[in-house]
Amino acid sequence: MIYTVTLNPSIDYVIQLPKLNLGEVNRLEKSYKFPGGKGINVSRILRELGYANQAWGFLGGFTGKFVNAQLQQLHLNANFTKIADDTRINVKLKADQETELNAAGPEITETEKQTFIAQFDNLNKNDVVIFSGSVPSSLPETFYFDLIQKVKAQHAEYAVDTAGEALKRTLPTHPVVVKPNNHELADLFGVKLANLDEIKHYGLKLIEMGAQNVMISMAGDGGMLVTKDHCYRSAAPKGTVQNSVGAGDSMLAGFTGTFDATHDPVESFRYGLACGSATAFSADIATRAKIDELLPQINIEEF
Ligand SMILES: Nc1ncnc2c1ncn2[C@@H]1O[C@H](COP(=O)(O)OP(=O)(O)O)[C@@H](O)[C@H]1O
Ligand SMILES: O=P(O)(O)OC[C@H]1O[C@](O)(COP(=O)(O)O)[C@@H](O)[C@@H]1O
Repeated sequence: MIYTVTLNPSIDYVIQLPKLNLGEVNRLEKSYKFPGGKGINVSRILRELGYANQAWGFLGGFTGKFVNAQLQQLHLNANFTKIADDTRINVKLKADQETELNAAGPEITETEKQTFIAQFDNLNKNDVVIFSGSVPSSLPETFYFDLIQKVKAQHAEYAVDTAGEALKRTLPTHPVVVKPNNHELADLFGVKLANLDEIKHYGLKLIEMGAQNVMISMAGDGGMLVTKDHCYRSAAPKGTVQNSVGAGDSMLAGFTGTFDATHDPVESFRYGLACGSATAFSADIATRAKIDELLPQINIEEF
């Protein structure tokens, strides 16, 4: 079974207007509310691909109720720990540019934290845990690292999609895959990445630091997969971008679900790329039909 962990879910409030005028009253053209948070998006794609999974994390307050109801409507298998505080609202602004405003997240009490941690005692060696997204500011920065010790104690596998120190700390524990985007990779080393050779160089550094596979997403420029012995690269298929929120999560879901089933890194990368672009070309998270349409257009080359 695959478990996704979203410590900091959200309502993604997507608002659309032709142009944002700061300091003035702006009227929205359209607005939507989606259940958000990286692990939730991963679970939605895993479900589309037919991989059994359960979504874990913290949900609470009126916003948490909305997210829970939406997950039920989507028939997502979820087992979130109930918290007293409100789940956050993230604003995704689509005007002449895409701007994201992600909140810090709710207060999580010690009892709520312990209830959540107890779930990890029931994992077994056939399970995979996907840790995705930010850690709410009320939890320690070491939280992912601490949870990984629990996963390792049960001999289960795990993947990590987070940034900065939280990501760095998990690398020596040998996650099966990490998925920084090219900007997060650059920030991690305090550098600017000007070309694919430099991206490969820093991807290999993450391998040296302990990751088993490093999948670097590059939005409209496709992606790169760095393993111990190989590096693969693919451009993105052509299409009309509708909403790239969740593209990275979709990519991680495609890779991890396929890798768990096949242990084939290239096939997993192919699914990752198709899922990422399929979501970018959809208003919401991609459907299986959109993913299947893009799969034949993915061309992976050794780099
Ligand atoms: N504009 C786009 N056109 C085509 N594919 C895209 C686009 N944006 C994202 N993708 C696909 O989705 C993957 C993940 O997107 P990206 O934006 O890099 O991730 P993140 O959301 O984590 O920053 C990309 O590597 C690419 O394969
Ligand atoms: O936990 P973070 O890093 O604040 O990110 C949360 C946001 O990421 C998303 O999961 C989208 O992630 P990606 O666009 O990176 O795939 C949104 O649904 C959510 O608002």
